[in-house]
Amino acid sequence: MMAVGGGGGEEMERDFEAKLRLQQPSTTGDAGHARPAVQRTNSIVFRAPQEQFSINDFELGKIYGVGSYSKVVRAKKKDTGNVYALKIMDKKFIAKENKVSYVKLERIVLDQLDHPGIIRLCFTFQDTYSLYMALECCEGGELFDQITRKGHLSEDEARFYAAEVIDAMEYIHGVGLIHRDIKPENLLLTTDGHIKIADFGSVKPTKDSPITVLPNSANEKTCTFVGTAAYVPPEVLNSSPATFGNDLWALGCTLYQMLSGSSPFKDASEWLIFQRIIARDLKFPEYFSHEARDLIDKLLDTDPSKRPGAGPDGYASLRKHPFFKGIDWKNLRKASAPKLALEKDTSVDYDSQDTSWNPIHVGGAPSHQQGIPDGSPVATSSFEPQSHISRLASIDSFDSKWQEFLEPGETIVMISNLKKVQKLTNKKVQLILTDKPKLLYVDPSKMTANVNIIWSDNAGDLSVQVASSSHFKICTPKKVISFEDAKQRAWQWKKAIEGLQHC
Ligand SMILES: Nc1ncnc2c1ncn2[C@@H]1O[C@H](COP(=O)(O)OP(=O)(O)OP(=O)(O)O)[C@@H](O)[C@H]1O
Repeated sequence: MMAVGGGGGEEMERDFEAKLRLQQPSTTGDAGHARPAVQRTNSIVFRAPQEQFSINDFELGKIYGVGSYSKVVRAKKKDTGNVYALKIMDKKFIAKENKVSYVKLERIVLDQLDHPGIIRLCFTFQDTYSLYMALECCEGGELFDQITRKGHLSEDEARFYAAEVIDAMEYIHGVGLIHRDIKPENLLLTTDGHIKIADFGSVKPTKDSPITVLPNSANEKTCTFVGTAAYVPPEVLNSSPATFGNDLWALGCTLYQMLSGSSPFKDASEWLIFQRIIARDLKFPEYFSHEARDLIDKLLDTDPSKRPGAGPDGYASLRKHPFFKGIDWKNLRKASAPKLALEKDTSVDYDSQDTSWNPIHVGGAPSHQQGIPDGSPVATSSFEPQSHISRLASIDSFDSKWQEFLEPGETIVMISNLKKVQKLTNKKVQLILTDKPKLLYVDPSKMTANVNIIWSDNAGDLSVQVASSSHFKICTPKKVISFEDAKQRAWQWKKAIEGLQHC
């Protein structure tokens, strides 16, 4: 494995310190204001402070999830006992992958948002290698997982979640921000089942936004396609400038997915998905109510200005849509939320024989890389195993559940809950790649049942074939094992495995 640290990390640290310098509020004028000045500026007073903490100040727990350039881990501050979702980003990796502007933008924007439906940033800190963002925890996981576990949601459940998303989106749009990546994976659930919107790395401030951004950070991505293929509106595919309507389209796709279990425009590749979006190839399952169909149909209007929420009467037209009859908009957060479905502890997934109706998500494949056929979203996804993984991997050792499969000093490079696709049944497995390197999968319901895939540095003896962003095969001379990754990280798996072969 590559040595860690080096010049890139220090440069990154200097860059962050210079550009996101914490300034003492002056004793006059605006000093008492919690909010920074409204202009684009380098001088920012953060609400969530830059602390001098070290990772050793925290007891690390389970991994909540892995993003394309970060890992989010449960972390308990040893002195206070407070628990956070710690987003850990490797400086060298984000510099190399040109993600610096996304990280800065997310940090600075999250800092200024204050709404119960939006993940709160509590504080940040850094060390030589990593940047850390302490976020409030969402122990209920992603809405995506609720949809997957339940198959699809009832109209009452979907109505509740959609109302909470709309409430938070109205706030986001009210401060002149376009989120640009609304989807079930970015809607997190609290322990008591309420929604919080996460992932502000793709956000776009409009000209009149009172939100402070760093010079250029809002402009850097004006010509970049950001978002996730399945939720991208047709006007974005036609290179129109971003508008609030983009998020309303994504909301329509998300509501459709809540009710059906699958996004409305799905196909085997991004290119085919885009064709369906442009053709507005939209079909509703029969069991959708008239009100649900009507709302989704309107949100998926090809004219962004006609989508409810985008017109002159703003969000009022969304709130008064008949689908939301009975919703008490003023007391959403006080209402009791739908019961969360917990992860099933069964390894065989009998209810997913028809994989063609499984949700299509695009969110984890690498972008602009070596002629990848169904490419990726965007700005969100690429994966580079070496320094990034070797640094972050050690964190996994704290996820003690998988510790028994590791030797002393061995760390996990990548880990995902996947379906092993078999002829008759699909089986849930945990695929684990370590820095040894070692590749194995474990039946999570029988922790003793693990299978080692024979490692080889030779691509002729161990290779990964990606069929789509959710399907890949690991090929060895003796067997070919097919996997399905609902979170579309097939390309990340290929890169991670090949990265270790080339080490
Ligand atoms: N505050 C939080 N509480 C609990 N889990 C979280 C929290 N924030 C993120 N997660 C989980 O961690 C995963 C990784 O989050 P992260 O923000 O690093 O990347 P992402 O937005 O999912 O992916 P990408 O960067 O590729 O768009 C998320 O998918 C989510 O499941």
